[in-house]
Amino acid sequence: MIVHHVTKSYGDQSVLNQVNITVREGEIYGLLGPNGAGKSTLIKCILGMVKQDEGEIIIRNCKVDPKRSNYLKNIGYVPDSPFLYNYLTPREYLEFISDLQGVPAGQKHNNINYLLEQFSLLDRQDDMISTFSHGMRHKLSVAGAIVHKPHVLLLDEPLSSFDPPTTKFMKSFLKDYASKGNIIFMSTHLVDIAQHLCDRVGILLNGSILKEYKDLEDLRDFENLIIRDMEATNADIS
Ligand SMILES: Nc1ncnc2c1ncn2[C@@H]1O[C@H](COP(=O)(O)OP(=O)(O)OP(=O)(O)O)[C@@H](O)[C@H]1O
Repeated sequence: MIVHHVTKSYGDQSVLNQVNITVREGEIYGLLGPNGAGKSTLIKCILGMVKQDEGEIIIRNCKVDPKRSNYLKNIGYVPDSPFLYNYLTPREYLEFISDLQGVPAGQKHNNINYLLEQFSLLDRQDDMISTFSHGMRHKLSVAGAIVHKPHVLLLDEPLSSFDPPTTKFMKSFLKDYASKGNIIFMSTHLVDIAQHLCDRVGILLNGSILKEYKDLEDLRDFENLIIRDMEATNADIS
């Protein structure tokens, strides 16, 4: 996946400024930045939900325009606040999403059983989603994002609502998903999550990738970078 010179402003507020990122197959890339850095905006640009002002995004030789439906087949997306249909059961929800994504009928049943089992939702398969906890809803949202086995999985602030055993499971599930040649691109503001899940981390600050880390031990620098940046910004204002 290539993010090339992506620039985005909302009105006169510049949010992304010439962002360049290349993520290889099999890689988990973390976008680490403080609140308001533009992480969700970049994910929405990759998804085509937000149109960048400049630059391009390419997944498997496909640009977000003009064939968005072809492009979207390659992508799964988990927003920070999952959108689910409360009046469906998790099985009905996954069936609905599978149909939307064009999963072949012959694969649908086994695929959904596998996901419900993997995500420990089999015993709740007949309950309404409205009765689910926040963490269970988030898990179902991840399952829904991968029913069509997308090449790129976009996760906006994953793991934030999971308890320790679910976090452990989810990390191992995502690592395994990437190891099959898929790309995982995730945003977080938590150094710990970035350190334990990602192969590479880019620091998004003031609209640009300030630094990329492969040796994730060095991520301890991140908090100092942010604090120095905020102090410099405050000094400029005063
Ligand atoms: N639709 C929009 N219209 C106007 N401004 C927006 C819109 N979406 C985001 N912004 C602004 O763009 C900036 C970046 O927001 P964004 O949600 O991308 O940041 P983020 O890094 O994901 O933040 P957080 O970690 O708090 O979720 C913020 O100042 C936000 O208010």
